[in-house]
Amino acid sequence: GDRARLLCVGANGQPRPAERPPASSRPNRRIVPTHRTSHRKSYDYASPFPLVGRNQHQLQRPPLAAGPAGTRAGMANASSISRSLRRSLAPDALHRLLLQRSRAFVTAECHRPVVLHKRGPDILHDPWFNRGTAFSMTERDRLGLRGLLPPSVVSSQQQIDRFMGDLKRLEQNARDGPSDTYQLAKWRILNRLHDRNETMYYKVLIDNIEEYAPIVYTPTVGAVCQNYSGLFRRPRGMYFSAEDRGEMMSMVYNWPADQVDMIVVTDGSRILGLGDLGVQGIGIAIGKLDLYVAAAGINPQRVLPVMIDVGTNNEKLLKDPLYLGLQEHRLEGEEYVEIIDEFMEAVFSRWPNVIVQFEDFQSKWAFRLLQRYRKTYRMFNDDVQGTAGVAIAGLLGAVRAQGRPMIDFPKQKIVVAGAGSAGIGVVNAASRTMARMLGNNEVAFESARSQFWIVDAHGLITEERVDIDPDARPFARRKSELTHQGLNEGASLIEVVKKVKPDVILGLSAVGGLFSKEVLEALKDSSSSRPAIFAMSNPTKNAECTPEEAFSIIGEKVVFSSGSPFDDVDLGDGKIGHSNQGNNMYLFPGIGLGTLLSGARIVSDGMLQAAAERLASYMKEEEVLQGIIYPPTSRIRDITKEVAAAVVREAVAEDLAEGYRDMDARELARLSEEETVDYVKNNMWNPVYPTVVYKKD
Ligand SMILES: NC(=O)c1ccc[n+]([C@@H]2O[C@H](COP(=O)([O-])OP(=O)(O)OC[C@H]3O[C@@H](n4cnc5c(N)ncnc54)[C@H](O)[C@@H]3O)[C@@H](O)[C@H]2O)c1
Ligand SMILES: O=C(O)C[C@H](O)C(=O)O
Ligand SMILES: [Mg+2]
Repeated sequence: GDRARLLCVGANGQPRPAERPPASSRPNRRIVPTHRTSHRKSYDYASPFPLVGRNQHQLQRPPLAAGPAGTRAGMANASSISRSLRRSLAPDALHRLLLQRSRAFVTAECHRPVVLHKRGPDILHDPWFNRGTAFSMTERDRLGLRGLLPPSVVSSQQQIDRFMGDLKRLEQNARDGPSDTYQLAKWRILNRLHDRNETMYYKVLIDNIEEYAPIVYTPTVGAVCQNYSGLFRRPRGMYFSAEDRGEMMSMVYNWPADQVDMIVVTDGSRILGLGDLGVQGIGIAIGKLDLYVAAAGINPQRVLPVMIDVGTNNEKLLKDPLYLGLQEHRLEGEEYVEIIDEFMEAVFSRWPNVIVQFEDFQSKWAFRLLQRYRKTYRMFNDDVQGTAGVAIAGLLGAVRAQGRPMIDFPKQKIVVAGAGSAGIGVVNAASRTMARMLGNNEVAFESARSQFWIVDAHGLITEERVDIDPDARPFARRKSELTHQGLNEGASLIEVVKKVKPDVILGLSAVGGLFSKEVLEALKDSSSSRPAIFAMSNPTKNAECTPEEAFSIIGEKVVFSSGSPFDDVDLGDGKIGHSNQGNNMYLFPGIGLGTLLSGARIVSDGMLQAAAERLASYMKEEEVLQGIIYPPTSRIRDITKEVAAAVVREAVAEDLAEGYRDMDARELARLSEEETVDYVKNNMWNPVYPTVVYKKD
């Protein structure tokens, strides 16, 4: 009972979390006193009275067993010490005996298991039995919880420390700046709604996407990941860790849904521009899937955020006692690849039609894993491929904003700051687009390549770079070009902008403020009538520059876009400097939905290209001429529908479509463009309460 529970003290003097909450906190619980001693009241949970309330069918005590003191039957006798024994004992001895027996009762009471007729997530969502991260590994295995919690097992005291730390952080945030406080506070409120009522959560999100995308997605999701161990209340998604090697094939069955359409997986190694956040990176997978539901209408019961925890190289997290992930350095090499292989085999064996989006893996793995899986699994890498498509659409928009036709794109000079998964992904895809426009032959490729200058942490990348990253090599500036341009290996960004006079500077460097006053001043000499700036790094503080800086230094002609949202800039005289959001959120939901609804076995380059082209053509001439090159977030559901339809049609054209539900490949091929859009629209989930009925088993 409640007394018994409070008296359960573990060896370390900490209260041991009991199997059951205090009886007094259970609604409508009928309690039957069974024993009365002078100093203790105990209750029989095995009473014949039915439990009332929602746990009625799920809670059952094991039957009483006959046995010695310490077992249930032994305890029942504990207070019934025979009259003769009572008489034969001195009062002190009798007192000691009674104490000893009742202690045995309490201990047994604490150890006595509660039989639950539920497993896995149902336990985690039951506040009476949930222990969260304090479930031991054996309990996790016994109760089907493996993978449903972050890998670290913590004590109940650590749970309290974490909660208190988080509570205090709120006070700290209030001191440090109000905007921060509000964004995390809003996230908490929305997150609690997400835990209570998914339909309502998504209705709020869809109806107010412009207001809340910045909370569930970038930039706030970055702060959420940074503070995840403190914000953690309930797990969401699945956690596969290095400790789960050999178990993943069975672990996937701990997930309650028989059908999963979309998985977003991260290993937490490069979360936005915030670096290695280890297990805390699960927040980004959750945020991306929120957009899958809100923008693409993927059924929220069929999404699965996944964290693969192979350790972290973040020294702060390695030392943090409240960190919820594995506190060891990241696995590397073959060991790492084997874990990802095992994960892919496991999820595709349970859900053969699932689509896996790789998110925020550090560049070296982003490229390698993409090459490894893209021809065999339905997967894509959002940072490499989604970002590339969004950038191409924006770059084409920037050409149109100059009043020139898209076909002039191959003439644009583009300086890219950042040679990671995103930067190289963009240069690869954008140069291919140029090459296609130029005839798709070797000369075209060479000409396209020469339109790009890549600057990374060591400056301009040239053929002379020692230990050059193989992914960047094709775009290293040639020696002959350097002398001609007056540039050297490692030249600074300012120097490059001054000498090249580019039409576009595009930042995917994760360095906030990299497009400094000097860089922007240099861009004033751009050979373009409307130079374009893409400050694409996330979250907000990592943006290479702000729209205020861009418009105030370069003037109203500049075309500006950023990865995280900024407000438009008032230029005076009724003029507005448009701040576009150039974020892969305009493509990944449509790529995923189009792949799902076409039943394409892989995500081909052509499908990605079709998605990018649809986004580019979505913007109307008059919008583009005003410098509006991406749609507002409020139109994200509409643009996603269009992108998905373009992906379906391309999958059909490439003969990759195998159909979805009743719509087989042949039927898909028969759909007109308009009908394809309708087909997509009709398959998007809407946040409406379903009719629910009860049927006895
Ligand atoms: N807007 C979007 O849709 C979008 C999509 C993907 C990634 N991103 C952002 O792009 C950023 C980079 O992502 P990534 O995966 O490529 O990361 P990454 O860490 O792999 O790459 C960062 C690159 O920036 C370079 N860099 C560092 N300092 C520099 C400097 N001073 N000057 C020039 N280059 C410098 C590094 O050398 C490296 O090549 C992140 O902030 C991420 O949030 C944005
Ligand atoms: O997550 C985003 O907002 C975009 C992109 O995937 C990133 O990694 O920054
Ligand atoms: Mg990303």
